[in-house]
Amino acid sequence: MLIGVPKEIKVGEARVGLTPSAVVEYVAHGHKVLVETGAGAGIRADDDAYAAAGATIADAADKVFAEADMIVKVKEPQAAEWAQLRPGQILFTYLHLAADPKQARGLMESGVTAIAYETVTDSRGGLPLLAPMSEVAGRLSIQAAATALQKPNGGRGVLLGGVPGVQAGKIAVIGGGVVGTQAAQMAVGLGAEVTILDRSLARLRALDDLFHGRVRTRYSTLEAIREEAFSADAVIGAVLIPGASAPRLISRDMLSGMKPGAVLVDVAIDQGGCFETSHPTTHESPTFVVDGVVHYCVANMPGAVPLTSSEALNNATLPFGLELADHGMAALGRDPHLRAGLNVHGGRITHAAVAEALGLPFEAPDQMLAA
Ligand SMILES: NC(=O)C1=CN([C@@H]2O[C@H](COP(=O)(O)OP(=O)(O)OC[C@H]3O[C@@H](n4cnc5c(N)ncnc54)[C@H](O)[C@@H]3O)[C@@H](O)[C@H]2O)C=CC1
Ligand SMILES: CC(=O)C(=O)O
Ligand SMILES: [Mg+2]
Repeated sequence: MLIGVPKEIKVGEARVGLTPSAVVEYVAHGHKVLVETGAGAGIRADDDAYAAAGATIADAADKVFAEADMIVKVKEPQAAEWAQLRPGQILFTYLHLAADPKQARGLMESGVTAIAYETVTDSRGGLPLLAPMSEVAGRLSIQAAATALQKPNGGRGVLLGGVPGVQAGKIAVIGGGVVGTQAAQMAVGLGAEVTILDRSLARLRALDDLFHGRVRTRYSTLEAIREEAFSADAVIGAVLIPGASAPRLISRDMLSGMKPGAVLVDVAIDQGGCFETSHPTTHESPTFVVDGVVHYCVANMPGAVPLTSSEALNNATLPFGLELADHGMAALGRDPHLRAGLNVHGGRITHAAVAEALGLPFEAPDQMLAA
């Protein structure tokens, strides 16, 4: 199979779909890899490094899109990119369609077979291709909160760890999955006071064990969220209902009850955001203020640390990408976890939660693949 790797063009996105070491693996499996010139610039891998790994270098993205059987990317295609996708071609990347009806429409019209990293599953009920970037975003979320809390950045002027004799900052983490756990670990490491809220009692029990009493856990009711948000210096939004739009957990009305200069970091913004006042921002202009509360809502947070993120992402995507390259569409028939990643095929939405969030008809992937 010919695998295509275009340069990412989303604002502030410096990750790359395949690292040179991943290229070596595809080539060892007998595949050809076509990489757009400069695609690895963000991870300091130049064209020579990709050529040494066995790739051919294309001088422009349109050649990659025109020739490749499978496109491996990081972020959802931008408008100029989805116009170049075509029937019979596989797209393997993050999509987050629930929050992006235009993207869904573009992919449906292109006829491409789109497999979304974020809905591929594993046998333990996890999301193995979302997890590594959730680890990165969870850890970054506390760095973002610490920065936004500084006075020159519009924040309260609180140092998360405090100092001897002065109370530490208070962090509320809503959602105790991968993002929430990593956020809590960083916040604890800085010496902050941390509360994690989740709707899963099993998750709260696991977190209680993990942190040995160093974080408070709380069942996530509307009342509990309100109380924690009102006393926090920073709130991290880290909830997920896989494939679906994020639930709105902090309304605009509630902002006036928060501390002036408090910070909301909406990591769930890629699924539409879990605060009513959130809208996606970019690394170039990551924050905005509503009713005195600083909002950080970058939808591709791991793009800011592309060296760490590209390697972590490739570690997770490689086995699935090789399955697709080795077996083509048949890989989806062989592996139900990869099949769970199928979001769009033949112009139809093939993921139930995505279809429901978009208000579009759902076509079961088994039926589509059998057709
Ligand atoms: N902005 C960015 O750059 C990135 C965003 N993300 C996003 O972060 C979000 C979280 O991802 P993960 O931690 O991997 O998901 P996860 O599935 O590991 O954890 C989500 C947690 O939210 C909990 N939850 C669901 N509804 C809740 C509610 N009403 N109150 C409290 N908890 C609730 C679930 O029980 C679960 O424990 C996703 O939307 C993901 O796409 C992930 C990576 C990068
Ligand atoms: C998960 C995701 O959308 C990202 O890493 O950008
Ligand atoms: Mg997005």
